[in-house]
Amino acid sequence: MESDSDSDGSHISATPPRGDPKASQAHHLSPLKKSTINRHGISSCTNSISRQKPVSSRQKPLKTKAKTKTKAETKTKEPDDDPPPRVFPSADFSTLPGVPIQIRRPSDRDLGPSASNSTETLRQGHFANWATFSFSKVRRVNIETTEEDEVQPSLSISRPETGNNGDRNERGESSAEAVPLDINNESAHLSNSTKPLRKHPNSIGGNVPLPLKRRKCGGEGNFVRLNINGRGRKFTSKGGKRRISNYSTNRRYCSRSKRKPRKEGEAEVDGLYDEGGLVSETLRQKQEQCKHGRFSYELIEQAVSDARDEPSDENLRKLLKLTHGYDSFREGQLEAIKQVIAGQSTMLVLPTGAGKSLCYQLPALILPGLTLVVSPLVALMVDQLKQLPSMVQGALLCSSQSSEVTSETLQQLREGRIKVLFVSPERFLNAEFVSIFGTTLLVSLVVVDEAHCISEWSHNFRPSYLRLRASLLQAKLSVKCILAMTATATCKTLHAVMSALEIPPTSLIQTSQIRENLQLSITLSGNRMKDLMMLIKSALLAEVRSIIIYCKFQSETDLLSKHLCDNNIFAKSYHSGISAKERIRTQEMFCSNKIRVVVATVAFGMGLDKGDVGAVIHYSLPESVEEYVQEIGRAGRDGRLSYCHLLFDETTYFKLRSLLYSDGVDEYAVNRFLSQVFSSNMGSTGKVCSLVKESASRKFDMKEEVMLTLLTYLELGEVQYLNLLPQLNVTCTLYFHKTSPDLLAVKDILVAAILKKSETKQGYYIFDMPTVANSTGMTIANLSNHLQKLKVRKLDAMFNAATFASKLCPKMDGCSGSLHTACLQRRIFYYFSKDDDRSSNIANNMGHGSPFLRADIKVFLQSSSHEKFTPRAVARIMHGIASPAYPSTTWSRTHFWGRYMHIDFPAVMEAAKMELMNFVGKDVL
Ligand SMILES: Nc1ncnc2c1ncn2[C@@H]1O[C@H](COP(=O)(O)OP(=O)(O)OP(=O)(O)O)[C@@H](O)[C@H]1O
Repeated sequence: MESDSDSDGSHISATPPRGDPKASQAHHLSPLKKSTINRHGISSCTNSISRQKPVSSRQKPLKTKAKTKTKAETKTKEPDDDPPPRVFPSADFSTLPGVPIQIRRPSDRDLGPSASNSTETLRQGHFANWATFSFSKVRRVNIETTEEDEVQPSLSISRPETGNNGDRNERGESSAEAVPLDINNESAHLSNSTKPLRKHPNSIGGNVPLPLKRRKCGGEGNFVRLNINGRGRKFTSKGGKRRISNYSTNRRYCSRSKRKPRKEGEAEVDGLYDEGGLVSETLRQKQEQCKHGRFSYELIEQAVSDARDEPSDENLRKLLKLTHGYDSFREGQLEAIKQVIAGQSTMLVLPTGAGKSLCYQLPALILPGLTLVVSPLVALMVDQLKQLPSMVQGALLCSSQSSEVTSETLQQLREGRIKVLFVSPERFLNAEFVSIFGTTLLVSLVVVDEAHCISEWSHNFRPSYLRLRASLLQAKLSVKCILAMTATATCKTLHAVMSALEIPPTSLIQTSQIRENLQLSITLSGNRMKDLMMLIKSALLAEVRSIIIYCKFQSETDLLSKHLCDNNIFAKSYHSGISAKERIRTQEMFCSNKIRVVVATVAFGMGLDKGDVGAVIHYSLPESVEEYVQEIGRAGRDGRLSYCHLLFDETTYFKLRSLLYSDGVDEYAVNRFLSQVFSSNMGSTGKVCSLVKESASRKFDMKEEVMLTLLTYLELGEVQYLNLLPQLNVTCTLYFHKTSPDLLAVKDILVAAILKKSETKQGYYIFDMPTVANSTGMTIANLSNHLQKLKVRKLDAMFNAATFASKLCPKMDGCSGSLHTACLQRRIFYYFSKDDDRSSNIANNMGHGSPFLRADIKVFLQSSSHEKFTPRAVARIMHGIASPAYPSTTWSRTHFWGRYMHIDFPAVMEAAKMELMNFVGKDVL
């Protein structure tokens, strides 16, 4: 999704105008509520399911109309082998559902630790990077369905927190840049096949058969290959996802902090953004500032203490000068800061670039506890993190971080070493995260950035923002003070936000939406291309060095930029169809004035802090006034006179209207979706269930965001019907070598359950993780761990037996010296009588990490940049193991060959994966 605010602080400007100064003119909707239409997720929900009580079988079906703007993105991830299973990334999954949403029916209403932990652990573990939503049913609902309301029991929704930018491709689909959905085609097919609604009394309960066929297949073996979610096996950063590992700003009060040796995760940070250079450079500059003592920490500490004791204008101004170097506050800032320090929840509406961040940065220094900033996009978090003053220790948590980095950040958090933490709203689904606050950690302030996302009436509604209600925040974080910030909000939106966050009307601070240094002009154009060229070549813009041209369609941006280049105006296009690497490059070139014009869709501009953009030209009508205000706000952030010209024509207007109308969801589709969610096949209360997003999206002809919105309402409405769980990918494939699976099943209850619950296809066993977890009573995390362990269990058993004999044997029953007949016989007996677990706890000496591993892998990848690697291929080379594509004759020549044999193979794979992800845009298999 796009960011929405990026206007500016008109009010400042000691700088002379670029042109002639004279020229300067400058409710919470329950899932089942009565109807009203907005343009996002759910427009109206007229239906008959009571919010107060579960609906009885006699009640009418759900009726819901919905519209949406999808901002979705999927993540893919390669999995991993037993007697053992091995990751098998190349099965044919064409007929399988892809990434799932999970559903769980818990017995309690809260996020069950097991549920959340399980999914979180999985995400951070071997199968990291898979994205799913999960939820659990709390109560039963009866709604109507049709007989064809059957889908695979898994569906997943992309993570909205990363880079989906909301622009439109040639078909007019709003972004969903990384989601390989062909909704148009599929929906056409589906709508043809839909039958008239047939009423079933109590149909939720049992009309939806599982379509999974169980075919038995003779296993071949003693070796099992395992693949989780085969569809996503391609390990790539294509599609514009930015993967963030971790970075935190400098230690608080750097002069005092010891420079800790960089850990792997920290190295990753720089690596990641070094490609774009957007963040690391800033962080480095801050480190330099600290090193050279530009800040006087004693003075700052004194000023902080003074402001804490007496938050007067003077004390706050003094602190501002010391921490930020500014002489005065901008309009609205001081008032907002004072309110927040006083513990008063505040709604702050300032234009883009007006300095909203300062309104939590200063309080963060003064307030005793943590300042938690909730932000809709990772890219925004990155931007805000880099803007934190050096003396404020900040960090971010996002799902694309490795488990190592996440754990480290959580640890720092527990220890109170982080002052400002940036998270996505989805983070509140994570029980481990939430549990930190229940105990010792004090949260002084929650900042809801881009707060308009809470409202269905805003231009950027985000379902996960519904989680940000005062009551929930208070219950989970015990926080008293909330600061909601936005640049663009209508009255209706403001009302919705303030009531959700329980901010009293008296605590609204709002300034004008448009800065005075922006000169606005409009042309109704019969030939936009011609008019645009005239405008750019006009005297008015001749001197303007940096120009942004906004288009509605990706193809337009490519066409225009080419045309401009043909006319000797150096321009580049920017939209979500372009690789992330290329987009970062374009932004960099623009910021360093190497290109004059960026021709972009709405995807461009979020977090752009280029002060001297002299003109913003709209080549098409923006989809809302909010969008217009936000986009023109990217001009003249330096306070100088800047030009904003809108070219519009009726044809585009009509086309956009059609697209927006077509971007809705029918009540019938919502009804079918809910029927599926509440079908008995989705498991009973307390069980995790899953829905595969791609197939459900096609089946219900519904965009992922709409499905997520519905699920969120079902959780957060007045009646809680389910618990959403963190995202998880659940489809898993096993292949058995040598030993018959049935024989293995006798030894292992998990294998037995898998055989029962799998669909077999050409010898592969394909199953849904939650289904197997539910049937065995395991958590998904345990299931995942168990599957991984199966891979090396036999080897480990042999190692354990040998280690026990050589090191631990009490030398009884004839064992002495190196003679261990008796103890080995006993071990072998236990092993074959299935009780081999007793020796499984013997620690081996495999290392799990090395400070140089990531750096070496990085160097290796750079030195072999012409090759395509998988994490496993890199790990093999690091372990000195040849494979058909990487024979030892060639690859043993690299000095990295076998260098990390002592480090556990999965740990090397994980490190390789992280480094490969840094090759954004590179096609990594
Ligand atoms: N009092 C001030 N005096 C001078 N500059 C300031 C002041 N407050 C903030 N700024 C600067 O203004 C710029 C914009 O600030 P900031 O990014 O916080 O704006 P914002 O309102 O959050 O914008 P956006 O909506 O784009 O996120 C930053 O470079 C910041 O350092």
